[in-house]
Amino acid sequence: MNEKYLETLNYHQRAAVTFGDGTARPAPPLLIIAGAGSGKTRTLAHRVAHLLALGADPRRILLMTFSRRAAKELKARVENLLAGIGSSYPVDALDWAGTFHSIGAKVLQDHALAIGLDPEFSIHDREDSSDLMNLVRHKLRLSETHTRFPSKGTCLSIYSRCVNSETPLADVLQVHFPWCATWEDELKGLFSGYVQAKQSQNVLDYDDLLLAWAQIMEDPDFSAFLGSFFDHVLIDEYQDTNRLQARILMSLKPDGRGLCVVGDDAQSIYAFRAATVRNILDFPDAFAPKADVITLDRNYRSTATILAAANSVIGEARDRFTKDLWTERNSSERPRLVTNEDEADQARCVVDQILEDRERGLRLTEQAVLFRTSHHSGPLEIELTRRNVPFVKFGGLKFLDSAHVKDVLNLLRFHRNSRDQVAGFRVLQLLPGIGPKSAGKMLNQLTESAEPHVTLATLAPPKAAHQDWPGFVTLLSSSTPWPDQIAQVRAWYEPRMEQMFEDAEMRKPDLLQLEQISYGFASLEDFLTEMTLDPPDATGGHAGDPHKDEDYLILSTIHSAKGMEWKSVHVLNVVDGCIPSDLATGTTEQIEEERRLLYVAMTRAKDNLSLHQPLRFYETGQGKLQNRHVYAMRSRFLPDQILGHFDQIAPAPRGLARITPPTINTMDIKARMREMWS
Ligand SMILES: Nc1ncnc2c1ncn2[C@@H]1O[C@H](COP(=O)(O)OP(=O)(O)OP(=O)(O)O)[C@@H](O)[C@H]1O
Repeated sequence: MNEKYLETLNYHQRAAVTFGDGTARPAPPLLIIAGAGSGKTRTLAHRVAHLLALGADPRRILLMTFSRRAAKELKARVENLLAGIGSSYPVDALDWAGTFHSIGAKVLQDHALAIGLDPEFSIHDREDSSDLMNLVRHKLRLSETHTRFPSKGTCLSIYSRCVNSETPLADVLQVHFPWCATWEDELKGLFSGYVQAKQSQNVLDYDDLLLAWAQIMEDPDFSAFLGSFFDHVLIDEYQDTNRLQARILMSLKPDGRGLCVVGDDAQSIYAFRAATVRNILDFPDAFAPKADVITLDRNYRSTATILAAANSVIGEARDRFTKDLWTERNSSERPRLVTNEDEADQARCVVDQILEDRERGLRLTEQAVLFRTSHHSGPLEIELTRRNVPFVKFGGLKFLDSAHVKDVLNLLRFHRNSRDQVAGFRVLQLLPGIGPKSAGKMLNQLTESAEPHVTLATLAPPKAAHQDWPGFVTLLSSSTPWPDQIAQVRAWYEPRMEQMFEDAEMRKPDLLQLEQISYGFASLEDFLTEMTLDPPDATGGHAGDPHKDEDYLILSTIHSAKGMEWKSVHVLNVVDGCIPSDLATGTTEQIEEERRLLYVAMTRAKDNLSLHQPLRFYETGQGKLQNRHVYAMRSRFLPDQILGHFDQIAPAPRGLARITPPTINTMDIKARMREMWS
């Protein structure tokens, strides 16, 4: 066999890729601990390619990644590797590659009838789920209680955490939401109402995709059937899976044969979504004999100085597998720790440096600015816009969050499942004269009907909607085949959009883009599932359309920067209150996760890394007089003893120049004050 593709791997990577008995037969369980930049993606892609080269059946490989982007990238890499050895393996047949949630949706869709689900079920994203939670909350009159009942978002977070961490409500409240603990009984009632509402509307939420999957896996016949369907199960980013996901995996491959998980405990950053680093730490002991562990600790990405600084930050963490990373990429340039006066000064300083680097030949796409929370980039976005620097932001408002795109998707969803009250509530109100009250009434009639599509045509809308109603009913009962449906919905929606939004013209290209995206999907069902589970998440900045200008800067939350790398990286607001976020300093676990976040940010950099520390933040209060400056401390993750790894830079304080006092002749102020009264 031509194994040329193995030549580019180092010793440990090769051991991970070829682990097994040299055939395509399922190998014993394997954990690959892959430090940042150690070639995790490369190793995983090579392992899949290697298995295929040995004769594994691609349709019997289950490959689960953290994002759709990662699954696509892996498939492309496998294809390249195989092409490199002149193989014509049908990579397309790797159709069980996707996120945990999308694979869950597929399993549930394939077996819906057998498990008592209507196969036409809709999938709700987080926003839809919190809307439905809110509807139930109102129905149960919990919003009317004297003391403030938790908001819809908090209720959903509590619910989600109970489900994903498989923890009783009382414990979740005590540990994570102590301020809601007095509402335990009401929350129980709310969650029970929420589950009933989902079931009567034929809706599954994001968490249900895992929960229902885990529940059917409890049937020994089903889990044996599904387990035998796959010879190889490979999981990427295992450090960010939750207990439910681990349970699914263990019931899929109880003896671990064919199971290979890859991850880095030092990069576990999703505990706030109930991911648990214990999954990866406990993996070897879950099997008898224990799973093999192969560690990749050679970093190919960053210079030695960047790595030394990152190692020093993570060095303080407790409980971890990964040894310190090492590299052969030497550099005399240390990472920079830049002190700025305030956020505006930080923004100016970052843009100055970025433009200077561009002059030196570093394209904007090779540079990134990372931050803990989406709103931290506000002042920077203003500065970039002012200075005409194009940028794309990841992790902020998603394309699909914009009202017009949501309207179109909900029209499609309601067309598919007219029991879906959240979709119905939104689209009915697109018609003149239909407000929340009449929409609610009409939806109740639909939910109670055995044939909602037929009932829809018989409903009596308010008078103002009479003219538009027949067209609406025709649209929703149309049997136009996919993907022409989306063009039909757009044609119906656009005239309404023109009435609703002043900037309708600017919004039209988004709908066209959505239509274009839809052409890549075989069915409406597949399209809606993917758009809900893994929506495209870049928004163009105001500073020009980055698609027209090929070179643009990347702005990203640290979470969304997972798995990425750039030559130069700036990290904003490395101060206490931002990293660690002041919302996450309750428990040691939370603080540890924040430390790992900073580590993830730092290890994205190949050649240059700058951490920025503004001294002051401007806080806006409720009244004018409450606006004030607060002073920030350097992040606790950069204690004095590790500062030696950084070049500390305090740039010329421009702001101060404005307030530097003029030289004045010596004056005896005290004497003059006394003189006033003498
Ligand atoms: N054996 C190798 N030889 C040369 N370069 C390598 C090798 N393995 C990995 N690299 C390079 O190292 C960089 C990091 O690789 P990759 O993106 O696969 O890392 P990763 O482990 O997934 O990173 P992270 O977990 O930090 O996101 C890439 O630029 C990749 O090309």
